Amino acid sequence: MILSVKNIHKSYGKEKVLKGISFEMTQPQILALVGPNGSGKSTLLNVINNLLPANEGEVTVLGKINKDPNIFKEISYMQDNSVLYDYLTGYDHLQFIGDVQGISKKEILSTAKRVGIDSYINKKVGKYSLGMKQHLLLTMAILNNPKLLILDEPLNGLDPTSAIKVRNLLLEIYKSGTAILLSSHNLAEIDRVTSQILFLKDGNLIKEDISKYEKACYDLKLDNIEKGEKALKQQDIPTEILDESLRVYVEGASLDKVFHILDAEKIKLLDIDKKIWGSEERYKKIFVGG
Ligand SMILES: Nc1ncnc2c1ncn2[C@@H]1O[C@H](COP(=O)(O)OP(=O)(O)OP(=O)(O)O)[C@@H](O)[C@H]1O
Repeated sequence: MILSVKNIHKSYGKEKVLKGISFEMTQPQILALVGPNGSGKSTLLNVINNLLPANEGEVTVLGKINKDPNIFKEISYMQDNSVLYDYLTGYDHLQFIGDVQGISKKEILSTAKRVGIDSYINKKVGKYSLGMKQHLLLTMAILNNPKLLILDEPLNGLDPTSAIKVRNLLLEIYKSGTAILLSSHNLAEIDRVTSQILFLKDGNLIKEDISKYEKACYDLKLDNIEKGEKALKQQDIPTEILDESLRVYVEGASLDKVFHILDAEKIKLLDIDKKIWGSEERYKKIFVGG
């Protein structure tokens, strides 16, 4: 068992933010924590890392309770960039962790190179862009080669080039055997790294394997939506009536069949839009009710 979170409750004063959160990571995987602003993602990650006390519940990491300082040899937590010091260089930050954890200069430099921050490692952090800070934080987090890497918004503020770099790095870290728990608002990026999602809503978790929704579907604009829906239903093709179109769930190969049915019923196809039913669609269903 890599991570076990059992029945975590956390309140700030009268505000109940987490109302009995439980989940497990039994093997290396990438697990995404998703929820609107203020839903309690950072609170949950802080509780897991023992930076905040829970009111109730228990967290164990690799079989040890999270209050045991030894777990920090095995796990790493990347918080937001408020933990960085403007007047220190990137290398100073890494060296501090290296000194605490017994990591050599050679290892520090090789990790910095792996993340691609080696060219600016000796500049003061006050001169870093947001993307450079995110890369430094990630380097700090993976320095100890953790078995569990926890990341709060690792893709925050990254331009597409940096986001691709960080995404590839996360996939590489995961493939080398590290379990990753990350929070993110960037649903398109999440879809690229995992289908395992924990949606945090009203203090509770909704666990989803969204790969079952990741089928392509098509939104068809028809001159007669109701007639189209009836005709496709009769042929066992799943559909859903939206505001101005008919959503059709088919594998690419059977789209021809849809055209054929519509044609036979003399229903005009005015427009077609391909959709990927991924985490954004699930998010809308769960949080917006759309
Ligand atoms: N130290 C604190 N004292 C009081 N309330 C707090 C504290 N930290 C967070 N909260 C409240 O708890 C709730 C959850 O906050 P949290 O930062 O965990 O959410 P989040 O999902 O990480 O948000 P975001 O996506 O905006 O980062 C919010 O209503 C916030 O105002």
